[in-house]
Amino acid sequence: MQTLRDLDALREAVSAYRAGGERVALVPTMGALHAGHMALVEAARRAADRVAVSIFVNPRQFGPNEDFARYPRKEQTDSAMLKRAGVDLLWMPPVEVMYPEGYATNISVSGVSDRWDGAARPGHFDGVATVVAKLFNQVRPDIALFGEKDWQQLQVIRRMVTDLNLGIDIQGVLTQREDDGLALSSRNVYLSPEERTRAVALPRALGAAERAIADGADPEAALAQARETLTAAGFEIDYVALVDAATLGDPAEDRPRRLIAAARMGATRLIDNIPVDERIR
Ligand SMILES: Nc1ncnc2c1ncn2[C@@H]1O[C@H](COP(=O)(O)OP(=O)(O)OP(=O)(O)O)[C@@H](O)[C@H]1O
Ligand SMILES: CC(C)(CO)[C@@H](O)C(=O)[O-]
Ligand code: BAL
Repeated sequence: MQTLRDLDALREAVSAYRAGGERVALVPTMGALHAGHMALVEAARRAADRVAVSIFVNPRQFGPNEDFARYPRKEQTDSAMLKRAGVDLLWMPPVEVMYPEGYATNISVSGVSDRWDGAARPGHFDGVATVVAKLFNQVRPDIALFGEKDWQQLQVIRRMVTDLNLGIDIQGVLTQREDDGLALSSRNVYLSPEERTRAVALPRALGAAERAIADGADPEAALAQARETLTAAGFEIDYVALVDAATLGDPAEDRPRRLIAAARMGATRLIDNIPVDERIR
């Protein structure tokens, strides 16, 4: 595995793959890798000849009171995991390569970014869209893979790729979960053992609401029940909502829908989402 921190070296490595007619997949991450990230890497290996993974903790997507400074950084173990998984290239741009002095450009994807995490974390999706556009232009992959765990992020990126004609095939990968259902996340390490036990209420509340809605219950009643369950477990809720799966706007009867939630357990903000079964329609 080549570990690169310099843009010219990256371009040279990717050009060499292309000269051999190979297809390149990119898995963008912020590091502190877990089995969720490794599922993206496995899917990338199946989808392309060469796999590049980026690790960059992007300051532009964190708000002033968020956890940028304490976000887990695990360069050595991340690198060993990726090497074992057969990754070809690890791209770790220093912040001055990503945002050199004088950097002034922002990418903003309106509509799909506006609500939910976009409202709870102002500027977050501009930061994500900007850094992902830059990563795409740096690596120039054929395919890029993102987890469904960050559902709104995946839709923001799809919109950006379509709108800017980037011509990159965006693949979503199913959310990987712990045995009890909690979605894997780098931020789970912030949870105390007691908070970790209570956090299982998040996937359970979503699952129960999904079953109720799919069985014909009033969605508002199902969402209210989910909020009650989460509050009783000690969560402070940012949102629990039934949305249009692609636009993140209001759900429509004839389009795929998604249940999405974000809630704080102590100092840890967790997100999760599931598709709504269409069996009653
Ligand atoms: N449990 C998971 N299942 C599938 N994909 C995941 C999972 N967790 C993260 N990913 C995906 O991995 C990629 C990199 O995510 P990131 O490095 O932010 O990890 P994370 O665990 O989501 O961290 P965070 O705690 O910051 O949300 C994203 O595309 C994200 O959706
Ligand atoms: C896509 C991403 C790597 C951009 O910084 C980040 O938002 C993440 O890890 O999901
Ligand atoms: N997993 C998305 C990155 C973030 O929360 O900032």
